[in-house]
Amino acid sequence: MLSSAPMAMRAAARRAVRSSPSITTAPNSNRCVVGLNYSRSFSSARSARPIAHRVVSGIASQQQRGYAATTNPNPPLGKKNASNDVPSRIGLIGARGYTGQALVELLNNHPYMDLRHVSSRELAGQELQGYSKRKITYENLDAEAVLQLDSEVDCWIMALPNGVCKPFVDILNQGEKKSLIVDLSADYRFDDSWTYGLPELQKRSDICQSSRISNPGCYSTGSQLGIGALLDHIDRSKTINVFGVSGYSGAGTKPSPKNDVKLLHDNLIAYSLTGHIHEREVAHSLGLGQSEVALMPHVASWFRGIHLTISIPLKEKMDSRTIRQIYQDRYAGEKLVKVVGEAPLVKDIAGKHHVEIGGFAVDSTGKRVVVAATIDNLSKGAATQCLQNMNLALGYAEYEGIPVE
Ligand SMILES: NC(=O)C1=CN([C@@H]2O[C@H](COP(=O)(O)OP(=O)(O)OC[C@H]3O[C@@H](n4cnc5c(N)ncnc54)[C@H](OP(=O)(O)O)[C@@H]3O)[C@@H](O)[C@H]2O)C=CC1
Ligand SMILES: CC(=O)N[C@@H](CCC(=O)OP(=O)(O)O)C(=O)O
Repeated sequence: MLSSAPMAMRAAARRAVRSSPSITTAPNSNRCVVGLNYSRSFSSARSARPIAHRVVSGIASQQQRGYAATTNPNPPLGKKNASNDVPSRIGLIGARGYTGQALVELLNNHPYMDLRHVSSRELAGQELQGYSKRKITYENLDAEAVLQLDSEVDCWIMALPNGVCKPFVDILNQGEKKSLIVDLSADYRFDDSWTYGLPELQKRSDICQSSRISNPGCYSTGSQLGIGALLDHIDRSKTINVFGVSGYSGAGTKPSPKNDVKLLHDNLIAYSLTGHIHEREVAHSLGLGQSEVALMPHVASWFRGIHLTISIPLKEKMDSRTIRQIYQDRYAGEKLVKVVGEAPLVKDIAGKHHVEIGGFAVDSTGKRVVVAATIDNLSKGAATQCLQNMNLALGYAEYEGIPVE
């Protein structure tokens, strides 16, 4: 059983970390230590800044240094930045689904996450399996019920299909309390009053100070990490092509052709070949124009893991070695991004928590590079990234509870 902190201590800790009354006025609180000082500023301008601007500014210093960047401009926040040692009470809405299940497993192994409520309409009344810290029974929680429970919860995770969580968010926004919300769906990824939680490419201090975090999509996380390191070298007049193949857990538990195991046997299904939401998300979040990124998604017969083959046009001639070095420098110290030589294999990434990037094949003109990236859609593509964001926003060490290799 998870031993919770005494009530008075818990209340004091929460008073110290939650201060802002309304989401519209920028949800900054003092949950994590940024740099050497506790971040106590309340800056609506910072979290209202467009996502694209934040990404570009995070990478700009690399351009000033040219190819030979030696440090990551946006390094991870180490253990010394952790400011909270009080357990946080978690509510998980959409707990029956694939990402919900992946989160239960991670929360079970986290020293400070104290899962209190799990919601599923289908499993209501049944006991949650795979969580050993306390006995929890699935509940069917609607938005009203979530508001009633809000005083007992520090962080709500929304693991619901796209278009479903608005009533939950709206009602929590009306409440007095400012619990953290992390949403795994695509619903708030283009909303500038939310913080887009891709820690390796966004300002980590923004995530630390936010109480509304939209968790990036799976293809989108892999693609952005696969492209983001080269942003200064891209020929912006041409298109970046991303060929992606996902395991069928990416399509969720609701039966569809994309998770029909029979149909997928010895098969590959192309879908949303233009205009997938992650195509827009990658372009928007990297500060690129809509026509600069083309994502071609497919689904295959394996369960978890995505392979991405990314063709990037270059504005100057470059060689493979230099490009690989740029990736290594950009992601130096990142425990959830591994830069390798060969194109990584999707079968090696299933169940892992990082993204792997390799290949770096340059064509005969020297002005096009093909990069391959793999990501577990349920881990760094969803649940692991959610936990990474929760750690930052709740004041724990960024990788706490994440099995890093
Ligand atoms: N699967 C993946 O690889 C990834 C998914 N995501 C995103 O994460 C979110 C969850 O995905 P995933 O876990 O795969 O989805 P699933 O289909 O596996 O699970 C959806 C969950 O939401 C609940 N649910 C479904 N409809 C409703 C509704 N109308 N009202 C309340 N609860 C509902 C379901 O439980 P019940 O029906 O019992 O209530 C279930 O727990 C989605 O937005 C998805 O786009 C993001 C990255 C990767
Ligand atoms: C195989 C498959 O269907 N994959 C999903 C990706 C899931 C995801 O991350 O989508 P969100 O942006 O909605 O979170 C899809 O292409 O929609």
